[in-house]
Amino acid sequence: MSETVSTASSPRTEPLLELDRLSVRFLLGRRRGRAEVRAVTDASLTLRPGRILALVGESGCGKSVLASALLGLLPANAQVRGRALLHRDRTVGAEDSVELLSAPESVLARRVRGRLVGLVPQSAGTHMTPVRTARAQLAETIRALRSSTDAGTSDELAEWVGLRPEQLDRYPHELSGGMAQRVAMALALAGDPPLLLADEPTTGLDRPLVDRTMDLLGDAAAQGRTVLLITHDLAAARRVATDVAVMYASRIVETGPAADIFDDPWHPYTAGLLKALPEGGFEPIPGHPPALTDLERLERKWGCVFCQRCPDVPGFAACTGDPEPVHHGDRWIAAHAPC
Ligand SMILES: Nc1ncnc2c1ncn2[C@@H]1O[C@H](COP(=O)(O)OP(=O)(O)OP(=O)(O)O)[C@@H](O)[C@H]1O
Ligand code: NI
Repeated sequence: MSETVSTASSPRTEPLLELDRLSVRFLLGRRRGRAEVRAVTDASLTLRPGRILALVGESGCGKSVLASALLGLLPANAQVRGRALLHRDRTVGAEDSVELLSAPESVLARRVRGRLVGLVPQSAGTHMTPVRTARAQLAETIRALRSSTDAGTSDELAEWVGLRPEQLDRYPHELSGGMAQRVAMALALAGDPPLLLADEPTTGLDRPLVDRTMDLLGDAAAQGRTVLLITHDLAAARRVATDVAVMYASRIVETGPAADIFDDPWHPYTAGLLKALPEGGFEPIPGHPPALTDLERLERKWGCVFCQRCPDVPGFAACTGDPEPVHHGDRWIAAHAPC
């Protein structure tokens, strides 16, 4: 193994992306006193080259909104706070960083999207123009991004993602789900970005294709890229993630090295998610997450808003909770009052 690869996968490599208390609210309606959706609350995360951070949590907890915030793709009714510092190239110096949340659209469009951050979307096929072949779309993307990249030609990228060159000559409707996913990966890599955001990249794929997509993300990380993998498929995350962040009702409740979190979850919500897996006994967490419009009131009332579901997690010892966040080595767990 080369020096570069072993350094790249070390947990101590300099961060590529640092999120500091990223919050997103959506304002509903026009009048004063209007309701707010708290979609992301105080999310702090560190992502490092060569590593894959899986952001996991139930549907609607705020994962995609967090990713959209990083790309400046939130709708007009969104209010964003916090910082998301992307260090483009540590060798150039600290000033060569972009604060993604305050960057103007011109910077996001010209320098960030595609060039610094590649997006692997949820439904690969629907992100392509139906009337042009995959090759035409890939070639166009490479042309648009090339001035600042050494990314390979369409054929080289196709080969890297495991497509035969002739498969690139198909129209999107002629691609299977797995092939479309590979084209999407090639498109995301066309600008040779150091950071890949993959938002539910395996939706609709069967397990072997899920595994292959995960392995591609693993290969991208082995090349030194940083990957943020958004998924509610914990089995997929387990396959490749080096780090995990667990999100519940807009907040990150636990982060740490993947092996530690899967072996010994600290937050009762993480434990509940693992119990819902086949190997955990297929016991879903009872109840539903709270409405995101009601979080402020519930947090005042309960402290940790998972509290209402917590004692019911079958087979899970009663939550001993810690009213303060706990930081231990690379692991972190949010405060959650005993319940
Ligand atoms: N423009 C908007 N206005 C109001 N609420 C919104 C808006 N966009 C998203 N939301 C809400 O933000 C919350 C978080 O949504 P998000 O798409 O991030 O969830 P998710 O964790 O990615 O779920 P899934 O796993 O289903 O993709 C949801 O409750 C959603 O309804
Ligand atoms: Ni989502």
